[in-house]
Amino acid sequence: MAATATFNEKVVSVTFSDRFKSHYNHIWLRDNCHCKQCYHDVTKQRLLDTFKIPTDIQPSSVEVDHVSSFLKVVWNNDEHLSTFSLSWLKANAYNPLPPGNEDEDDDVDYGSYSPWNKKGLRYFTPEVEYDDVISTTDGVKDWVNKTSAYGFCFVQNVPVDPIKTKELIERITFIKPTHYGGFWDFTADMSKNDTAYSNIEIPLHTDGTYWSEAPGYQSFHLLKHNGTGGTTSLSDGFNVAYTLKLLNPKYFELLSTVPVDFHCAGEEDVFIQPVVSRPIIIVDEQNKDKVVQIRWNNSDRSVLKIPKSFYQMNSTAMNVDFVETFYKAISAFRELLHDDEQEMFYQLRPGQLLLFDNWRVLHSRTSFTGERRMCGAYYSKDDFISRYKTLNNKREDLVAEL
Ligand SMILES: C[N+](C)(C)CCCC[C@H](N)C(=O)O
Ligand SMILES: O=C(O)CCC(=O)C(=O)O
Repeated sequence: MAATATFNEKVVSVTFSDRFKSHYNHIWLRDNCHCKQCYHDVTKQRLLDTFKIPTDIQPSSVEVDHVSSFLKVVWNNDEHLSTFSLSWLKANAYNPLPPGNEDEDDDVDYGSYSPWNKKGLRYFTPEVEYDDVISTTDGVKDWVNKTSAYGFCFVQNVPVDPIKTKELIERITFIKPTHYGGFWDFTADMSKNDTAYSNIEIPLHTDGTYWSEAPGYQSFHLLKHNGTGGTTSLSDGFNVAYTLKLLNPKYFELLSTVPVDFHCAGEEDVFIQPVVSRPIIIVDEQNKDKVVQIRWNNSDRSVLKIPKSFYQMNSTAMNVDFVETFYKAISAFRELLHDDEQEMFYQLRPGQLLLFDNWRVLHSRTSFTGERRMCGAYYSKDDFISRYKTLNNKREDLVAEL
């Protein structure tokens, strides 16, 4: 069956060759005109002034060109011609959504998530070789894809040199600067008044819980250690959150809805708290079954206040209950993170860089003796995902559906 199009006062209705039929509001179609006059072909930005479109705009004609597979619409106010490819129309159909796309979830596609616990990683370590990454784009792609899937990946046989390490990190994308610096190179000298710059134990945590947007990724390269301890552990926070949801849905609900503050205030001229408080387990607003970020650092957690939307003005007992349940919930979460079946221990060595997803995988370090020097950097989430997408797709396919 060939595609057809009709229109009424409100919508253009397109029936595709597979009989799928969708309706498009006139103003929506006019606003999304991708002709050279309305849309910058190179920058992929809108040139059209949306607010000059008459709100009651209508087509004077619609027609499907079967040779080019385009819908042609001529508008009644100025005879402007808009053309839309049928594949673009189908990909962007919203009323109804195309078959198989009803949950709208495939939009944020940056790699298949492979949950892990200790069993899953018993015979397998996500890793790549320095030489491959430094000299080939396929090597970078392999590194990015493994990091996306497992939430962490080692690079083996890295020169034990901070300059070469920075170069390696920058193979993926830009370094995200913070008050710790861009590329950091640190020892236990308390230069930043944070426990990371001491030799005491740091339990499983994500970094930057106190920023409005925590760093998406973090890398570590141990340059030197002449002493004992300083063991790293990793735990898949997404796997733990989903496990908590199964074992205790009430705690999951609490941790994914109660906003919790964290702070960074060790230095003279630093005082950071997020603009908007957010929960410890952040779920996708459109799909509450999907965990998108873990914010957890018990050392940096601020004083608990009952958020307004949870506070019971007329019930002291309910407020008592709230605090009691909150402490039980974080305790259950912490227990699962450190569970024997879940937490993986690694003794980092010079020559080995660890990159991990700081929104998903929590890290820890045991206390240590001796001199220990570590370098590394942060990336923002969006820069990494952009690199993932451009490495794994053809640019023309990515921009085709914009
Ligand atoms: C990684 N680097 C050493 C630069 C900073 C570490 C900061 C750790 C901190 N308590 C936090 O959660 O942010
Ligand atoms: O020193 C380490 O091994 C890690 C320190 C740490 O947890 C951090 O910098 O966030």
